[in-house]
Amino acid sequence: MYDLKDKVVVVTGASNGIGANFVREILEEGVKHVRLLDIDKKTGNALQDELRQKYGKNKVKFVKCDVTNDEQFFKALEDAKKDNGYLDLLVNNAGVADEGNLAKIRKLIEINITALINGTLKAIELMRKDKGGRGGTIINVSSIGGLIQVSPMFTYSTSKRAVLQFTTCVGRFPCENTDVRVMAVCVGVTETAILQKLTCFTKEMNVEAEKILSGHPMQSAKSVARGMVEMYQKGGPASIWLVRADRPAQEITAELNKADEEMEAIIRKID
Ligand SMILES: NC(=O)c1ccc[n+]([C@@H]2O[C@H](COP(=O)([O-])OP(=O)(O)OC[C@H]3O[C@@H](n4cnc5c(N)ncnc54)[C@H](O)[C@@H]3O)[C@@H](O)[C@H]2O)c1
Ligand SMILES: CCCCC/C=C\C=C\[C@H](O)C/C=C\C/C=C\CCCC(=O)O
Repeated sequence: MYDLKDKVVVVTGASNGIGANFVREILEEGVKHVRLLDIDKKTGNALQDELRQKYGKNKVKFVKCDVTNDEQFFKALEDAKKDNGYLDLLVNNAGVADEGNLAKIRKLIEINITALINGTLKAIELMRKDKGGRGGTIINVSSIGGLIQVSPMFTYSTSKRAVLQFTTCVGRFPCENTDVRVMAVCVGVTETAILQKLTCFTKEMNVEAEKILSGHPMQSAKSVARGMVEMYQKGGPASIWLVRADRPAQEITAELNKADEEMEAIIRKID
């Protein structure tokens, strides 16, 4: 069982929604320091000030950081380690669901996939035991939309499937020397601003997306944050977790591995 007490944590997309709720949960768990990265400076600073009142000045720091800017993102990770001696946990949570035109699709891919991969690789470098770190954990935020095919949100769904594939592949790579766990969480529909901001590629797709969404249970961001604490405590390398409908986190690694084996069997059969 892993313990969050005295850990140094970086959370991306921490100003709002699931990220902000996760920050609140882990402060209650006794982390040493949490660094909030986001492009939303106003809300991030307000959250920092509120949390400093409650937990003390050194516990929380907001840094304006666009995760698609490698220079900014890597510096923020390096600074978190430099200022606190080590880095224990990175949560790649920043994400968007806005795919209304080609430029937005490109941006979505940069935020949801490229930055998440780059951040993971940089954090492994800073955490790895065989290079002066003390091991650590990376939690990548995926979605139920990465498990199922959400046609009207084809880029979002693709991006969240990519998060799962990347996490499984990189997380399975032997980590004896690094002592870094990489895991992912598939989040069900959750009441946050992303739902208001989402746009699909066509109006028809928007209508279809609304229909799909309205037929599914909506959970609170606090439930997701709680579930992410549970997966931090219990998860193994490359483990995949599901948090939906306000239920406790449920590990689904075995089910996904079984689906993978079935896919391999199909390929062998065709050979
Ligand atoms: N809300 C849901 O239904 C739901 C379901 C499944 C997965 N998710 C995932 O959860 C994560 C958090 O989303 P949320 O629901 O809390 O939405 P949100 O919009 O409330 O929060 C997302 C945060 O990411 C930040 N962000 C966006 N682009 C950024 C960038 N380039 N650099 C740094 N920060 C950036 C935003 O400013 C915002 O604070 C996302 O990855 C999302 O895909 C959400
Ligand atoms: C179909 C449109 C979904 C729009 C969602 C917008 C933002 C983020 C959403 C989440 O990541 C969820 C993504 C897809 C939801 C699709 C099906 C919901 C199934 C939910 C459930 O069974 O719990």
